[in-house]
Parts: sequence; structure tokens; C-alpha cells
Amino acid sequence: MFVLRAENLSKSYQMGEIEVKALLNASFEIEEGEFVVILGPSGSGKSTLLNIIGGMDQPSSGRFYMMEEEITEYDERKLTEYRRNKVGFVFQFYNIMANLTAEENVELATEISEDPLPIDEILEAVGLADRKDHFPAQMSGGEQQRVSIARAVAKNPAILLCDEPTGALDFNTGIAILSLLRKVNKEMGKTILVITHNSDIAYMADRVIKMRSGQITKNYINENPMAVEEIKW
Ligand SMILES: Nc1ncnc2c1ncn2[C@@H]1O[C@H](COP(=O)(O)OP(=O)(O)OP(=O)(O)O)[C@@H](O)[C@H]1O
Repeated sequence: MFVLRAENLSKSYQMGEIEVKALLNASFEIEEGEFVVILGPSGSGKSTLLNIIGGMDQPSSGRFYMMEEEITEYDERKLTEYRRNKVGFVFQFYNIMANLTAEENVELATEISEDPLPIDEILEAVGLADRKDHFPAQMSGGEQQRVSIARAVAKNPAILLCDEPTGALDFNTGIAILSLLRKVNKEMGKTILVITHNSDIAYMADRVIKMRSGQITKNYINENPMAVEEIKW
């Protein structure tokens, strides 16, 4: 069963006389439980697509569905509910609150969600049980990214959207974070979309969607995804 479906999504920006086509006729389906890598160089339209999937922006044309629901016909109120309950976000620079502990950061996210998971279990699952009372400044980049993954997962969303989740991390820490995302995908059955310009990450994906100049140029299934530990960059 598909969890996400896009039909001819396009997004244009008017820059004075010039029309910038950030996204052009993007169509795809993503199956429940897939680990998807959306790959493309800078400016290829990845963030534009992510913002539409995450309910933060509307396309200029086209339709976008989660399960049976058409998200592109939602008003602001329904989009807010969608972002709160259906989507977990993981960003390159973690975006966690500096004045809250690891546990409080996760707790804050669960407070706005309808069907959250137990905070303790999630902190344990991401390997932060003994760090839960630490503030971000007392944690490494990798640990802060674990907090942000815990925060996203604890909301119990249908999908996890990760924008360059390893972009600010060294190689070994990046691999550890990808390994954690794969674990969340396999053990909790979460559909995960990772957006990156790092083509090596695509080897671990179930599905790879390649973008260039606002268009999807390839969309294929990896029959034998590589184990995260075998990836190098
Ligand atoms: N708000 C905006 N106004 C005008 N043009 C925009 C806007 N947002 C994006 N664009 C343009 O749309 C195109 C796609 O941008 P987008 O940010 O989606 O690419 P990207 O693949 O995410 O790049 P990066 O990896 O650098 O974040 C680019 O040419 C960009 O300049």
C-alpha cells in the first residue's frame, strides 16, 4: 500500500521577469515502510519537494496524497494538524531547543501530537537513556541529532522527513545516525525519506529518487540495499 503519492507536482517562483521552475511535474508513489533517499545536487528542487511533502508549502499545481487523504486540498488548520501528527522532521542542524534537556525536547514534541509514544522507550531506543538530563551544549553533534530523531519518532508520525541528517557530522557519526534511522525504519516500520546530495547514501535505500533541475530523472528500487556499515564516503 502506498503511503505517499504525488501527481504532477510543480512549483514556480516569479523573480521579477523570470519564472523559476523549482519543481516540474514530479510524480511518484512511496510504499509504506520504505526507506527512500531523494538525491540531487544543490538547487535541484529537493527542499521544495520536502516542503510540500511536509505540509509547509503548497505546490503551484498538482496533487499530493498521504494514504487516502489529499493534502493539497487542505486549509491552514488541517495542514497544521497534518504537520503535528503525521510528519516527523529531522534537520541538518538538529534544531533542538538549547534551554531544554534531551528529555524535555522530546516531551515538547509529544505534547502537540495526538498519539505519542512513551518518551523513555524512545530515548532508550536512540541510545540516550543516560543522557536524558543533558542540555544540547553538553552533547556532541551526533548526540544532538539523536535527540532530534527521538523527538521526531516520539510523535509517532506516519513518515519521517530527514533533510541532510548527516550533513553536519563527521563520517563515523554520520554512519551511526544512518544506522539509527535504518533501525527505526525496520523495527518500528516507519517510512523514512532522507534528502541528500551525498550519492553514497543512496546505496542503503530501498528506493532512490533522483532529481535534477526540478525534475525527477530516476526512481528505482534497490533490490539489495547495502548494509549501512558498508557505506563509505
Ligand atoms: N522562495 C523561493 N523564491 C525563489 N526561488 C526559489 C525559492 N525557493 C527555491 N527557489 C529556487 O528553486 C530551485 C530549487 O531550490 P531547492 O531549494 O528546492 O533546491 P535543493 O535541491 O533543495 O538545493 P539545496 O541542496 O541547495 O538545498 C532553485 O533554483 C532555487 O533558487
